[in-house]
Amino acid sequence: MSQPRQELPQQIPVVVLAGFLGSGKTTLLNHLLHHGGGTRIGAIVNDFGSIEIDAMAVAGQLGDSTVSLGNGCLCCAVDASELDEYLDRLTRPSARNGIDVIVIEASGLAEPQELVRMVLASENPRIVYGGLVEVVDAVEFDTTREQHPELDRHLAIADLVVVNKADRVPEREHQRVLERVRRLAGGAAVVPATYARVDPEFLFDCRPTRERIGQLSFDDLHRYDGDSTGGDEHDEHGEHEEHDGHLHSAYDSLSVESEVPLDPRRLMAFLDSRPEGLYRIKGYVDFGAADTRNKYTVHAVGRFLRFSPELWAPGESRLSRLVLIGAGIDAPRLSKELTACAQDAPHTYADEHSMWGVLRYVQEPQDNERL
Ligand SMILES: Nc1nc2c(ncn2[C@@H]2O[C@H](COP(=O)(O)OP(=O)(O)OP(=O)(O)O)[C@@H](O)[C@H]2O)c(=O)[nH]1
Repeated sequence: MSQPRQELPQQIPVVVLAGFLGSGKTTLLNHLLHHGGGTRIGAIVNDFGSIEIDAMAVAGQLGDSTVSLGNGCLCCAVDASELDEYLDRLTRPSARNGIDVIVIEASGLAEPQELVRMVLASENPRIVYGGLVEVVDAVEFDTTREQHPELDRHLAIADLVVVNKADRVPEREHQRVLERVRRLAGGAAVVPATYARVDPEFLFDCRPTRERIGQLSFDDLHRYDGDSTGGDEHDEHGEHEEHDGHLHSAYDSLSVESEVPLDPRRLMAFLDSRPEGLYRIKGYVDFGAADTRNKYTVHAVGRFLRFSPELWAPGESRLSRLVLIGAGIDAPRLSKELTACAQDAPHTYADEHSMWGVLRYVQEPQDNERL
């Protein structure tokens, strides 16, 4: 079945950054600004109170790309019009030339669920919700949970949890907190960090150091993988090192390429059962006869998953290419499982329900009922 879909203009992902007071949200935002390579980040900083300390902390990095909601708690706004106005400002064609991703740093008192709803409810066609990141202070974890039992709920809806301040707790204690957070966060990716130094690629696709035009190419993704040997798949055990603006910790990554279209049902079964340590999946998929017009860009951060269909360019090779990044993952097994998602009879007519599972993760501009 061919799915006639309208091509959406390239949308700017909006990532919501939440976490209780002092957990390290501004530190994370600053880290992203410094280590996102050439990625241009538009920041919406929502500081509770009249002195916009957080806005000052990130000032100078962004020029016109920072807007500050200094007049109260964003989540308490009755409607999303104020947020919409800021999103609009950051995504105007003039500002847009530069901006690849928008990060909303929530006030430490904000309800992340409300912020996510507001982003999803935004009528701005140039943005797309990019996931919820929750920063947790490992030192204050137990105390924060006592004072703010809602932390458990925040963790349950997060896509990526950064367990920060690892340097301030003994290793065993840090492991205990990590375990606890993992249980509370369900399928979310849980990443330990000191001074919020996580790989920005966990949050969004970074612009490579050399300027690129249009979509992030697979070569860009591959370059990030750090392996230039080519081949259909490879494993890499990164060291703690920094180069090309990326922070590499001890993560495993693998990439899989298939010239045979993937079966949508099999791929969804693979994605639905993806292991906890698999933080990130990106790339694009050819579903063959199930949709001959579009390729589907995949963006997954922890449990967050989004497919974006876009028309194949004339003459473009019909391929599927995926990069998976995680810690403690069984890369050869995942690679085998993904390879097994290839269609047995790619040229046969696909049954009309086969794309349903995938289409559930395509965000329509009017889609605001996700939470
Ligand atoms: N030792 C240590 N200090 C950290 C770490 N991460 C952040 N900090 C410090 O913790 C303090 C709070 O960090 P911020 O990034 O301002 O936290 P925030 O979540 O933005 O704070 P609010 O805006 O008040 O909610 C700052 O003094 C940071 O320098 C870390 O991993 N280790």
